[in-house]
Formats: sequence, structure tokens, C-alpha cells
Amino acid sequence: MLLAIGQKKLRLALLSARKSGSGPRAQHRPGTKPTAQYLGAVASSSERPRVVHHVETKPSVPPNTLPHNDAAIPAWEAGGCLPGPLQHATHPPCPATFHLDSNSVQSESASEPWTHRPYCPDPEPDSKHKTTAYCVFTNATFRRGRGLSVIAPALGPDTGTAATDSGLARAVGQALVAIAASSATTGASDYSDENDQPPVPYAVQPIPGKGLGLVATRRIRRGSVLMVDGAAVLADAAFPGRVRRATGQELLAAAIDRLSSPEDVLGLARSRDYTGGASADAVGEEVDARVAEDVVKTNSFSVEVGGVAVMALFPRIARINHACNPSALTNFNESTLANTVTAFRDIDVGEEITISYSDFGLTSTERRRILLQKWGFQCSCALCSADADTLAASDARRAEMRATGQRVLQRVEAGDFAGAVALNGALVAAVAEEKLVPHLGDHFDVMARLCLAAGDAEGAAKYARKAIAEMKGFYQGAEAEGLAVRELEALVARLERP
Ligand SMILES: C[S@@+](CC[C@H](N)C(=O)[O-])C[C@H]1O[C@@H](n2cnc3c(N)ncnc32)[C@H](O)[C@@H]1O
Repeated sequence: MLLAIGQKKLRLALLSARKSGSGPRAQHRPGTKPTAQYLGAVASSSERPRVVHHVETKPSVPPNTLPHNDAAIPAWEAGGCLPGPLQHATHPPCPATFHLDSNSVQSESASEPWTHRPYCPDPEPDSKHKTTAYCVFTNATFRRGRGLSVIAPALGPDTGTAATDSGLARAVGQALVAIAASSATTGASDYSDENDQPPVPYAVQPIPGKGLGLVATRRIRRGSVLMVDGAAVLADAAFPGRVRRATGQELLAAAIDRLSSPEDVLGLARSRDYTGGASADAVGEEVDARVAEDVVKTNSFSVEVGGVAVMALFPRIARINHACNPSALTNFNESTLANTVTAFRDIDVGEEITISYSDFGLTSTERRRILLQKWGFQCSCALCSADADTLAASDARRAEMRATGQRVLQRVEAGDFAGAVALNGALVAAVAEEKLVPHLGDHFDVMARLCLAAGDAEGAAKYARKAIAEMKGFYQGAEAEGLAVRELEALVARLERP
């Protein structure tokens, strides 16, 4: 994700170089913040892969809905206790509502995020490993009753927060309460899945050399939403390094087991066959634990929730294969806990729908190595299978894009904005030639800011208009109304004011 990181750094450099009040405030928005990538080595990856991140146009939780201090939680104050992970130092947990069976439903109240008692296996501390207590928190109503399980640090009985509390259970709990409140008001389902009603524009079918995959069943236009998939499992990315393996497997198995259809997850692709041909639900508990672990490794995205790095499993998106020049992009929205798949370009009937698990700025050799090392497969996508000349030309463009991005940044840091404008123009051309079209809006946005910093108001307005057109064309619907577009529109209006 060097390209996007470069863009982000560049934007930051531009902001610090800019005189106060002379331009719009930069925000993270689609294509600029690397967050999502399939995980090969669970949690240990320091890479921040390709992502398209949703524009947050409003706070994810209405003010005072679920604040972090007890003084502002009147509904729960009345009861004198807080449910599950939202317990606070001065408020004891609500023992009366917990059933002894950890799988039994605790509550389906819209104001309480967890419908089950947290499942907290013994952390098995030993002298060699520094272990942390983790729990499985479950909301059975999310995803239209298919459920969501969260693996997050346990909350201490005395403090309400664990020493290592990542805030993950709290952040997800807040999102769930806000989602429930919004569904109750609007009658809408817990995430926007209007595009998922049959007939969907794709079919899941065998793809030679790749297992199953998605194939377009009708022509899909660039920018259209193909699928919105709510998370089934969210796991603190740090947990595999902080629990013993057996405990980790136990947590994962419990997280999946609490979903209404565990087989939807256990039946996903994995790197090995532990079953001897038996179906996932027909095998023993021990095997299930290993299957659960492998399925999560093979199919999880890396996203952020409440500033915490998280492994996220979206069961339907998990069927989408990787391509180095993909036909679609994913876009995780922290407020809805759902991931949206958008067509990267026009997709013909019969064409495979693919996303990228790796960084666009890498050469083919680098990508293949990472896909093999971290995800355990030899990439057989169209670009990797292309002839040597095509691959070499693509590699040269991607290497050049990366190097040019760095040079642009150096010019900005040196205050040479005119030089940066000239170089960034070459970068935009290379991006277009490599058909990484969704990035164009971001690049035009950067060009607008560079022109502004260089004192070229006309150029700034021109590129701001181009960025708006790209962003609106690509990120249809809510995204097009996003903060970035509004900022750019404000910039154009300001620049055009006589
Ligand atoms: C998230 S799953 C994708 C869906 C999977 N094909 C299935 O059958 O459910 C990832 C797995 O799909 C396969 N895969 C995905 N993209 C591939 C590619 N470009 N080339 C070869 N295999 C691929 C690999 O086996 C990988 O471990």
C-alpha cells in the first residue's frame, strides 16, 4: 500500500505546508487510508494493506448514547449496573440477567449490545508466555439474526477495563447499539443490504485453480455496489500473540459456534483438509478448533474498529478471490460493521469478480512472494499469468508510480510545490495507464492541493473539479456525498468566488 501511504503522507505534508485557513481540511477517505487486507499470518503482519475506507460523515454513535463514563448513562444508572463489557468501576455487572449457560441468550434489548454472557476461557498463564484474558462477546441479532462474535480482552471485575483493554468490545458495542437504534427508527436492516436482494449480479462457482469464486451474471457498471456484508467475527488482531494456542482455538471455536449458522463460516476455504473428506460440521471438536483457526487465517480482512487493529471475517466476501489488477474493491464501514464491495471497473457477464489482497504498489515478484508467504497460495490471476512483456511493463509502471510518489513527497517537504505539481502529473498518467482508476480521484485531489500550495488557483479549481467527477462517478450513493467531495466542492466555490 505504498502508493496510498504516499498519498496520505503527501496530504499531511501539504497540510503542514499550507497556510492556516487557505484550503480544505484533509480527511481520510476512500483510497487514502490503508486498512483492509486478507491475513496470512494472523495478526503479526505489520503491513497496512490496500484499503478503501468509508467516509464517516457523522459520528458513529450519537452523543451520549454510550459514553465512556457512568455519569452519562442514565438508563443503566437506574439499574445500578452495566451490561457485559461496558461495566464500569462504580457500576457492578448485572449478574441477574446472566444465565449459567454461556451460550444462552442474555438479552435482546436494543440498548444492550451483547445477547450472550461473555465466554471467557481461562487464560492459562505460565512462566514463559505473557498471557491476557480474552472473551467472546456475541450479538445474536446482527446480520438479520445470523449474529456477530467479537474476541476482545476481558474486562476486569474491579476496574471495568482490563490492563490491556483495547477498547474493542466497547467500540463494537457502541456501534451495535447505534445500529439497533437506527434500525428501530428507520425500519432499515442492520446494514445496508439492498443490493444483496436476489437476483444478485453474481454467482458463486468453481474457478479453475482457485477453488470457488464470484462470477458476474450480468454486466456490472464501474462504481456500482455488488455486495454489502456484515462482519460475522471481529477479533482483536493482537490476541493470537497474547494467548496460548489452545486458548486461541477455543476462543475462535466459541466465536463461530455462537453464530446462528456456524457452518457458513466453517465451510469457507482453508489451507488444509483436517476432515478426511467429512463435512465441517461432522467432525470432532478438536478438528473444529483447527478448522476455525485456519478458516479465520485464510479468510479474514484486517480492519480497524475504534482505532484497534482487528481481524474481520465477512462470510460472503470471503468467497472473492484475489487479483493483482482486480475488478472490485472493498470498503469497510466502522459504523455499520459492514464491508461493501464496489466494482472497480465495468465487469462483463461471465467475468470473475476479484479484489486485491495485497498492495498495488508492489511489483509482481514482491506480490507473489507475499501472497505465497502470508496467504499460502501461488497467484494465478490474469496479470500474474500474462506474458513476460505485459508483466514487465506493469512492473515498471508500478515501480515508477512508487518512486514518483516518493519524489513528489520530497518536493513537497522541500517547499517546491511547482516541481511537485509537474511530477505528480506523471504519476496521474501512470495510474491511468495501469488502470488503477479508483485512485484517480485521490490523485486529482492531491494535484488540487499542490496547485493551491503553488499559488495556482486556476489549476487547483481544475483538479478539484476532476477529483469531484471521479469520486462521484466511482463512489456512488453515500460515498459521493462524503466529506471529501464536500470539501472539494467548498474549495471550488471559494476559488471561483469573484
Ligand atoms: C478468501 S479465499 C477466496 C475464496 C476461495 N477460493 C473459496 O473457495 O472459498 C482465499 C483462497 O482462495 C484461493 N485464491 C484466491 N485468489 C487466488 C489467486 N489469485 N490465485 C490462486 N488461488 C487463489 C487461495 O486458495 C486462497 O487461500
